[in-house]
Amino acid sequence: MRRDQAAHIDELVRAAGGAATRRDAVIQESWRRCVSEHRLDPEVLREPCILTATRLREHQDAMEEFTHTARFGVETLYRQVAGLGYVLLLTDAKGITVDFIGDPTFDNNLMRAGLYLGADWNEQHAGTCAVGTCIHTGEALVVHQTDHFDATHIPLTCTAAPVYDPFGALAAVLDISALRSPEPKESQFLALQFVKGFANKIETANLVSRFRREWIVKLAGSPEFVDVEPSYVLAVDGSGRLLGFNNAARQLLLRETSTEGRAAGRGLVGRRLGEFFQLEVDDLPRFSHALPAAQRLVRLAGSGTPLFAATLAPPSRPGRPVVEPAAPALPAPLAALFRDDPAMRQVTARAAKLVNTQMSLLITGETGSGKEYLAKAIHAAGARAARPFVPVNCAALPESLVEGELFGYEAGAFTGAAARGKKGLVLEADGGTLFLDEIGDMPLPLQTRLLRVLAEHEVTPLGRSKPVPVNIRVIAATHRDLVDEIKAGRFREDLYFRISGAVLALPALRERRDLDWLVSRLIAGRCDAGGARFSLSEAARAALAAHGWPGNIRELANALDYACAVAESGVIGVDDLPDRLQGLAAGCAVDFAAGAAPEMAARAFASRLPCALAPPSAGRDELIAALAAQGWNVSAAARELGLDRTTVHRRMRRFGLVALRQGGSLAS
Ligand SMILES: Nc1ncnc2c1ncn2[C@@H]1O[C@H](COP(=O)(O)OP(=O)(O)OP(=O)(O)O)[C@@H](O)[C@H]1O
Repeated sequence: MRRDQAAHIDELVRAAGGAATRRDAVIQESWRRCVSEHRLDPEVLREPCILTATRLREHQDAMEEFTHTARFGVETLYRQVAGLGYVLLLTDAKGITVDFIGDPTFDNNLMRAGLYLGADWNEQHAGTCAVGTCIHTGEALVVHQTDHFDATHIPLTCTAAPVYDPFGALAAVLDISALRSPEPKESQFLALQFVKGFANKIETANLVSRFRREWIVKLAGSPEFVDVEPSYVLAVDGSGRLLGFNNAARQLLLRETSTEGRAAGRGLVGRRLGEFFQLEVDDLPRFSHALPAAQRLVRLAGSGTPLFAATLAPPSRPGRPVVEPAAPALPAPLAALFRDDPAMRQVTARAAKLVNTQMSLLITGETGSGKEYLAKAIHAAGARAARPFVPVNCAALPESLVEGELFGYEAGAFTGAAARGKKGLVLEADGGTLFLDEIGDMPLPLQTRLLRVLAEHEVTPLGRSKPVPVNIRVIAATHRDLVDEIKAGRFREDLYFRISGAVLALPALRERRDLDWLVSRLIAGRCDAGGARFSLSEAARAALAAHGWPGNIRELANALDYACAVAESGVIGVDDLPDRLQGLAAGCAVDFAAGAAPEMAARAFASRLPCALAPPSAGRDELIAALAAQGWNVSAAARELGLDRTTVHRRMRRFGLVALRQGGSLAS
C-alpha cells in the first residue's frame, strides 16, 4: 500500500470515530453512509467493478433511446474537455457506465481506475465517488482525490451531475473524470459548471424528443436568453395539462405549489398550466418566435414573478387531440429490404435512427441473412452515401498481408511492395463507411491493431512516420456470438465495446414472414432465354416455403439462379429446383395423395405455405394409383402404365412425388 493511501485510511478511520475533518458536508455524510449503511471497511482497497459484456448489454439496451438522444451532448462535452485530460462517463440511474469516451492511449490505466465502459460506480460498492454520491444526493458535485472513500480511487478527480427524466426521476448521471489533477479542489469548479450545463441540455433534449408531438413551453428570466438557453422547459398537452418538465421547471412548480398541495402529495403531471402561470393553453400560439421575445411576458400565478416564454407547437393543430401517426417512414434503402415482416421492421426502424450518428454498429445474423446488404442500405440512407462503402472480409485477410491491405504502405516500404505504394482499405473508406465483415473470425493479433485505428481515428501506413487522420463510420458484422467468443478468449472485449455502439440482429430467413415477397423480388430480376420474366408454379412456391434455409437469402438467391438456368419454360416448376428442395415438395404431394404423414410433409405443413396449396395435376392420381398398386416399384408401375421408366421418374418429379419403400416411409 502506498504512503498516501495509508494516510487516507487513517483519516477515514478517525472520521468514523467522530473526529472533525475539513471535508465538505456532502463528503462527510457520504463517508458516514459508506461505513454505517454500506458496511464498507476503510482499510480494504477494492478493485473497480466492471460488468461482463452480457450484463452491460442489458443495461445499455434499457438506456438505448436515452443514450441515442444524449449522444450529441456527450460528444460535444467530451470534445471540450478532452484536451484537459478528462474522460467522459454516462451512467444509468444505478451507476453502471453505459456510454464512455476517453483517450484510448491510456486504455489500460483508465480500465484499472474504473474509468471504463461497464464500470459500476454505485456508492454501495465503490464508496464515496462522484457518480455514486450524485445518485444518492440527486445533486451535482465534485469528488476530488482524497474525497473518495476507497483509497484505490484517491488519484482521481471526478465531477458528476444528475440528468432527470421528464417526470422527475433520475435517468442518468453525466461524469467527467481525470487520472491526474492539481491539488486544490477549486481547480474543478469550472468543470462542475460545465457538466451541470451539459446535463441540463441532455435533460431538455430528452424531454423535447419524448414529447415532440405536444406543446413545448420554454421559459427564462431574460428575453434575450429564452430562445437560446431557457432555464425551464415544460411539455403540455392540447388541453393544457402538464405532461413533463426539466428538473429546474419541476423545482419551480413545486415552489409554486401550495403547502397544502405539497402536503397532500399532489403530483405535477396532469395539472393545468393555469394553476401555475397566468396563462392558458389557448394563449400558447401567441408565444411563438414570430413575436419579439420582450413581448412574450408570462407571470407565475402565485408569486407574480415575470418570465419570458417561447413555445413550440405540436405538428398538428393546437387544442385538438394529437393523432399518433403511423411509424415514421423509413429511408428508401432500408424500406427496400423487406415487406410486412415485424422483425425486419424493428431492425430497420432502429437502423434508421442511427444512420447519421457516429455510433459504430454491429450487425449480427446467420450466414447469408443479409448483413452486408443491410450495412450498404444504412450507408446509402445517410449523409455519407456519396462517399465510399468499403467492405473488408476479416476472415479472408491473410495475416502476412493484412497490415498493408488494411492500413496501406508507402512506395518501397518492403520488398515486393507495389512501386506506387498502397492506400489501404481504411483510408479508402475515408469520409464513408468501413464494413468489417466476419469480424468474429479475425485473428487476435489483428484485433489489437484494428482496435488502435478505431480508437485513435488515424492510420499509420507502413513506411510512414506520421499517422494520417481518418474519418470513417464503422459497421461490423458477424454470424458468431461475440460474447461467447470473448468468454473463450478468442475476441477482445475492448474491441467488442468499440464496435458495438448499437447491435442490429437480423432474423434468419426461416423466421421471416415475407419469403413470398423476397422470392418474387429475386425472380423479377431474372429473365429466361427470350428475355421474359420467370414465374413460379404454386408447387414450387410450396417447396420453397417448406425449406429451412440454413444458408438464408444467399441460399435462396442461388436456388433461384439454378432454377432459372434449368427451367425449360418461363414457369419454374418443382423439378427445376435444386434436388434438396424437391424432396420437400414430394413430401407435400405424398402426404395428401397417399395419406401418409412423413416428417418432411409435417414440416412443410407447419410452415408458411401449407402443402394443401400444391395444385391437383392431371395424371397425378393415375400415377400414384399405379405406383401404390406396384408397391412403389417404379419399373413395375412404368410397365403397368405403358411408359418407360425415365418418363415415370420425370413425371414423379413434376408431380413432386418420391418413391415410398414398402411399409410407407419416405425415401428421397
Ligand atoms: N433484402 C434483400 N433483397 C435481395 N437480396 C438480398 C437481400 N439481402 C441479402 N440479399 C442477397 O443475399 C446474399 C447474401 O447477402 P449478404 O452478403 O448481405 O449476407 P451476409 O449475412 O452478409 O452473409 P455472410 O454472413 O456470409 O457474410 C447476397 O447475394 C445479397 O445480394
